Amino acid sequence: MTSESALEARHLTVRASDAFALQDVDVMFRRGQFSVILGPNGAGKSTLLKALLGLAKPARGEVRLLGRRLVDVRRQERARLLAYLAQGEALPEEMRVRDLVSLGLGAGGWLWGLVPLQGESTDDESSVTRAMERTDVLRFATRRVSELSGGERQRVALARAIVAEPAFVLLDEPTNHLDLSASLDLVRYLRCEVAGELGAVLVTHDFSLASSADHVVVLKDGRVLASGLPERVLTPRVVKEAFGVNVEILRRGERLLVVPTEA
Ligand SMILES: Nc1ncnc2c1ncn2[C@@H]1O[C@H](COP(=O)(O)OP(=O)(O)OP(=O)(O)O)[C@@H](O)[C@H]1O
Repeated sequence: MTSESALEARHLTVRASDAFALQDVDVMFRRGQFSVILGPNGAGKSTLLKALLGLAKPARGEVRLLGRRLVDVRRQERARLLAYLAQGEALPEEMRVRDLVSLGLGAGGWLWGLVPLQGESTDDESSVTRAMERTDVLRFATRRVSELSGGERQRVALARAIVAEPAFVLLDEPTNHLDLSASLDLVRYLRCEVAGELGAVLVTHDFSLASSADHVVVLKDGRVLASGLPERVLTPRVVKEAFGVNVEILRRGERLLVVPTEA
């Protein structure tokens, strides 16, 4: 697969006040893959997502989207191609689920919520219904956001993110505050989307989630410490270097379990 179907950072350096949040980062995320970014607090994970969206300006290097320089992709097109679920994003409590999902068809991405649709076309209506079916929130269509559980809210946020069929969806710790079952549900729906053309890039602290990914990137102090298949990246050496913790890696079928060997 070439960079024509990828979202990539090349020699990306981003400043955060007087220090560097990212330094010389080279990563490539592909469509049809479930990618995970891991790393300790302050490693630069959220900054990398923001830079990939064009929300954090590079001091050096560049971001490329589907083979083009991100700076050459117009804002409206960027918003259509890249969807974003920000960390701890508040959803409008009084809005009904169907209306909220429809907003994803508007300006998209970071313009979400600002531009409600002026009357939906039949195509739009069926896209909204399809996105709600795919994330299993259709039965909540007429409920208000305030009447949903945390897991249901995240699935509604995912429906809004995928409704316009973006090339990539970038999610910043989407399973935070979700119980095990809700978290597995969210990942399951995301995986179904990835089986199509979507590329998912997810920031997480969850090793179990990382072990099920197609591609893992570990950041430390704003740099890429390791990148590749989970079995190559999730090693005692990398985990020790990134998190300063001694671990054992156990294999259970397809999955890797990262178990600390110290109290
Ligand atoms: N707006 C900002 N102004 C100054 N420094 C910032 C800003 N945003 C991020 N930083 C710094 O950049 C570094 C990377 O932050 P970032 O939020 O990307 O880390 P992270 O890996 O997502 O962390 P966490 O796991 O804690 O969410 C940190 O040292 C942080 O303090």
